[in-house]
Amino acid sequence: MDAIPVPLVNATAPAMNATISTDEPLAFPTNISSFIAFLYSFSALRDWVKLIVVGGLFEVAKFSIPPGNTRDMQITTDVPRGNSPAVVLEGEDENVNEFYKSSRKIAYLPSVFLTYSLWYKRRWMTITRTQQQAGIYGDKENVLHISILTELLQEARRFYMAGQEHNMCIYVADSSANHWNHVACRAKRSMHSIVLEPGIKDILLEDARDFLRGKSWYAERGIPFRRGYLLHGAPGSGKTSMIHCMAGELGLDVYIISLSRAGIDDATLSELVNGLPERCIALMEDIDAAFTHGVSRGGMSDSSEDSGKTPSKSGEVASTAGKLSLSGLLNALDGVGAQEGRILFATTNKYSALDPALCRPGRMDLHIEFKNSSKFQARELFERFYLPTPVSEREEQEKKEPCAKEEERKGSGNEDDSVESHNVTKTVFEQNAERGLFTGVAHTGRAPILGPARIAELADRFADAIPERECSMASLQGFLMSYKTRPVEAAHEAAAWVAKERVARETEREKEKERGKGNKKGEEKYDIVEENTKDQKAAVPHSSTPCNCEKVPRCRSCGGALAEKINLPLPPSPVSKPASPPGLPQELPLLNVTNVADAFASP
Ligand SMILES: Nc1ncnc2c1ncn2[C@@H]1O[C@H](COP(=O)(O)OP(=O)(O)OP(=O)(O)O)[C@@H](O)[C@H]1O
Repeated sequence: MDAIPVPLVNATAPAMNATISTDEPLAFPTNISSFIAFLYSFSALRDWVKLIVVGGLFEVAKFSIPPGNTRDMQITTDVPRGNSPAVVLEGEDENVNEFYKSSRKIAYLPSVFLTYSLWYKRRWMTITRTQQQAGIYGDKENVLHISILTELLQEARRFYMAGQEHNMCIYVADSSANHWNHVACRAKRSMHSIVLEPGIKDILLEDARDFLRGKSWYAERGIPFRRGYLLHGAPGSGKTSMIHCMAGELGLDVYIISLSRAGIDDATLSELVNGLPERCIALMEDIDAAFTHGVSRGGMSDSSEDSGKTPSKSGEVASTAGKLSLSGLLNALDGVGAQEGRILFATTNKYSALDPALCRPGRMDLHIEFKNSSKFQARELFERFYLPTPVSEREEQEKKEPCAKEEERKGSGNEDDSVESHNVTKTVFEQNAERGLFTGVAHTGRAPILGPARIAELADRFADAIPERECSMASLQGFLMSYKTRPVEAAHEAAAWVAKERVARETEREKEKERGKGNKKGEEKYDIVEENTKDQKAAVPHSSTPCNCEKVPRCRSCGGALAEKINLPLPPSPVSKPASPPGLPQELPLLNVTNVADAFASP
């Protein structure tokens, strides 16, 4: 057969120009083998063929070889709030530090009806999310089909938790529906920033840690795995701040339940408590607020009075639809649905108004009294507020001004500069304040350079001026804030400030008397003022409120001598509480932190 001449290949053609000879015309192959040999003579084509074969094999292997150790798992989520189904990884991650274990979930949300393919740690996986009609009401159910690696989720959780290590998150009950809304994540507050009598913080923290470690201890004894702390005492003494610090230290999120919230009733509360995650802090602030007229087991609630209902034989007040009753609260706290592993913190300024049933161990295991500031606390607060200038900065300053040594500045020098610069600011401020442009204190100027010894000296002077247990910590903080960069002035002015506060308090007392005279039901009205202060209190920031150190209603910074004023019964003595939590052997003493702290504090 004659060879059919083929056209010469262009030597400059990009793909096949490397080894093709142009000397002799190539004969076209007449059979398959010679055709292959013919093609194979093109070296670049050889490389292409290899590439296609290897790629093909790889693709086939990908679909035919199941990845080792991979399990198919189906995770179903309910129709989510805000349409965000969360994939929940069951069980704890053992690699997470005990105190950073948390109830936070990992949410993974692929698009609907798309299949995602990915390699993870040399393993192949696919994820598909579908939506199915479920239930007679046509609710949509999200289904995730995951060729899963548990490790991936665990690693994702570790990654997430590492990011959250310095934060704590706050959830509040949704005002319309009975579920929890995430409101914010905040940087953890350092325990160091809370100033209490020696020992109190340690006892509280150690007790909570011990509780969290003791799941099996509770299970073995059949005791509900819950712990309750009741923080009571003067307003602005650090109860809420302490709880936030505890949450940070324990790595737990805070779930705030406002019992005075409009619309909260027994059923809602029960649902909210049941919806708490396993490891969390539930916070009920101003727990007395829900029971303004002292609902008790032996008495009648307002609602029952209104509706003419009588207490049951057991003394429990029947739950009234649409309202929260004491029995509803107690049931929510220790009913079967009440979440295991949760820590309850309740706060109140009216300890005496609480029903003993609510305070008993098992519900509120530790009662801790927060008092107005002691001299010790005032000194500590001052020292933590005005930190000494770092050594390096002091040295640098001394190099620049060799004569301006710290000792030489005492009583003059930098001190005077500081006062002067602030006087200028104050003058400008005062001028504007007179024109009604703003109120408060503006901060400008640089803090003086002071070492630890000088700060300690000023702190002593400040503490000397603060009377024992008369001012709230919040009011002291407010005072120091107005001297933010002027520690020397703060120490010098403290005594005058206290005197001024006493006068203001006296004036307020006179006014109250006048109001009382004009109102036959003075005491009753007084009571209502306090009872309604939940919202009013929230509207009055601590730092901007004058101290009026001695318990004035509406003054958030002050302790409440209201108990005396409205002749409430004296707070139940801690020793009158049951001696041991139910189920615990009687010989286990109930720890009374107030007493322990007093013991610590006494010289
Ligand atoms: N013991 C304290 N140590 C440090 N700061 C404190 C202390 N007590 C109060 N403060 C400061 O005062 C402010 C108010 O404190 P906090 O809200 O914790 O008081 P509270 O006892 O919960 O008040 P209330 O009973 O009115 O809710 C916070 O800014 C806090 O920093």
